[in-house]
Formats: sequence, C-alpha cells, structure tokens
Amino acid sequence: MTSIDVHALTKEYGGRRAVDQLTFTVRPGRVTGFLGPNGAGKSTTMRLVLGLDRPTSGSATIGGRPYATLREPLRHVGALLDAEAAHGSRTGRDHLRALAVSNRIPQRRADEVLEETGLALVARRRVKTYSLGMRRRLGMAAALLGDPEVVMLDEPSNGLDPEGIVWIRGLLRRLAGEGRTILVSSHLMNETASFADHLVVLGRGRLLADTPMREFIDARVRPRVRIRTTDATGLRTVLGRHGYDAVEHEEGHWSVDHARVDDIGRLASGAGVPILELAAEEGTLEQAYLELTGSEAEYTAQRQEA
Ligand SMILES: Nc1ncnc2c1ncn2[C@@H]1O[C@H](COP(=O)(O)OP(=O)(O)OP(=O)(O)O)[C@@H](O)[C@H]1O
Repeated sequence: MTSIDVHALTKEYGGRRAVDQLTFTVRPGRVTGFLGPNGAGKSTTMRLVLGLDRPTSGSATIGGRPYATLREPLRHVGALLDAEAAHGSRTGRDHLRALAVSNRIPQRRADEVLEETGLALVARRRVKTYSLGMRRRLGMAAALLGDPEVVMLDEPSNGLDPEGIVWIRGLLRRLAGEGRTILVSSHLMNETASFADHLVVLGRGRLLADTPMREFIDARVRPRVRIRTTDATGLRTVLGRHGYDAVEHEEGHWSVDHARVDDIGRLASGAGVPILELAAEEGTLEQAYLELTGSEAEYTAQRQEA
C-alpha cells in the first residue's frame, strides 16, 4: 500500500515561507481532505509532492520515493492541479492517448476513462471547445488513466455542475474503497464533509490539524439540541432550573448548548412542557473549520494517528 509522506517540508519564495516545516502522512483506503484558507500552502505542497517544484528543505515522497524517481509516474500517481490545461487544439481522446503512450499505458484506457468521466460523447472534439466542467472532467480522466494507487486532486469540484459534484463524491468514495490513497483540496466544506474520512488542515504554511473528520468536528463544535414547544415560559423555566442555556430563534425553535436530546426530552416531559420537535444538532465541518482557522494565532498542530 502506498502512502504520501511529507516530512519537515519547507518552501520559501523570496524569503517568505509558503510551506513551513510540514509533516504529515496521507494513508491508503480513505479520502483525506486537504483544507486551509487562501494562500495556506495546499497547492504548493501538492506541487512539491509531484516534483513540480523543489523544496527549500525537507522531503515529500510517494511510497517512500520522490515523485521524480518514479518510472512511468502516471501508473503510480494521478493528479489534477488547478492550473492544469490540456493542449487546446487536440481532441480530448488524443490528449489522453498521447499521455498513455508516454507512460506505457494501454491505449484502450483512454476510452475507458473517457467513459468513466462522462466525456465519451465529446471525446473527438477539440479541447478548446470544452466548457470549464468538461476540462475538469478531462483532468480527472488524465489522473485516472494509469489506474494509479495515489490520487491527488486540487479543487476537483471547481466548475462542475451539480451532477458532476455528485459524481466526484461517488468516485472518491469508490477509489478509497479500492484501497487507494486519496488527497483532495477544497474550499467547499459541505462537499468535503460528504466525502472525506480524514483531514489535514494548513494555516499559513503550517499544520493546524491532522485528524479523523468526525473527531475534528466533535472537538470543536458543542453538541446542541433543537427543540420546539407551545409553552415557551415552561421550557425556559425548567431548562434554567437545571442550568441549561437556551436561546430562542426567530423561526420559533430553541437551541440548547452542551445538551443531549435524552436529557432535555426527559426534563421537558417531566415538567409537562409539550414538545413539538426535538433533535440533536450535529456540528458541521464548516463550523469546526471556522472555529480553528478563525483563531490562527494559536498555531497549535494537533496530530493524531487514526
Ligand atoms: N511560484 C510562486 N512564487 C511566489 N510565491 C508563491 C508561488 N506559489 C505560491 N506562492 C505563495 O505561497 C503561498 C501559498 O500559496 P498556495 O497557492 O500554495 O496556497 P493554497 O493553500 O493553495 O491557496 P488557495 O486556496 O488560494 O489555492 C501564497 O502566499 C502564495 O502567494
């Protein structure tokens, strides 16, 4: 099984650190979401892993080897970077077939990945006539061409229509289920929450978190109960008596922080307060992410092995 290992990785541009002493491992069999504010260093890290740039110090390896030393790299690593573009005057199919030849990949793979990425009908059109979403799909097709064990994607949902976004989600889950190593950067938190098992979060080039997604959320977002009643006074009284802080919202429901549904349900029913709705509100990745990156001054890396 192939991991991506980043060790004490540092990259300076003109004395400014884009990536700063970064250490983390991306493991096989799960989707790792790669998060961080604009300029945090995600793309730079991916470029360093792919040997497109040289680190100032530290190392980035795939299965223990630097990318540059891999023979026929597309057979090991598939990547989609934001700025990547195919030659516009070629057809999508020719673009993939040329990539296949240079990596000793069977030509039939071009047609297979065109089919898989939903491009079969436009395969013989020139790439310059493709929409943004079609180009992203072609980039995905190129990434999958060599049936690689490692897949690295920079903002793959960018420019995709809702159907494409659902497709990417299913694809990432399938690739991880097949035991591949998947690293995906994104600014879309709901999207990331829908496919990631694990998160690596950067802030100004440094590691802010390396943790399973559920733990990342639970550690930062307080459990909360949502409740609706016809007896606001009764509810406020019973919750106040037991030390709960309840906030009434304009839409007519209440939220109770640091609370569990079982406890609140029992208290309300014991006090004869009618309940119209009672639900546990799970914290979202967006809340947890903003909580972490909003206090960037702390810069405390929290590394946990899953
Ligand atoms: N070739 C370069 N020359 C100089 N500075 C660079 C270069 N590439 C990146 N940087 C700088 O390095 C920092 C990290 O940028 P990077 O693109 O890796 O961040 P990112 O997390 O991918 O951001 P975004 O989410 O906006 O894509 C930024 O301050 C950026 O300006």
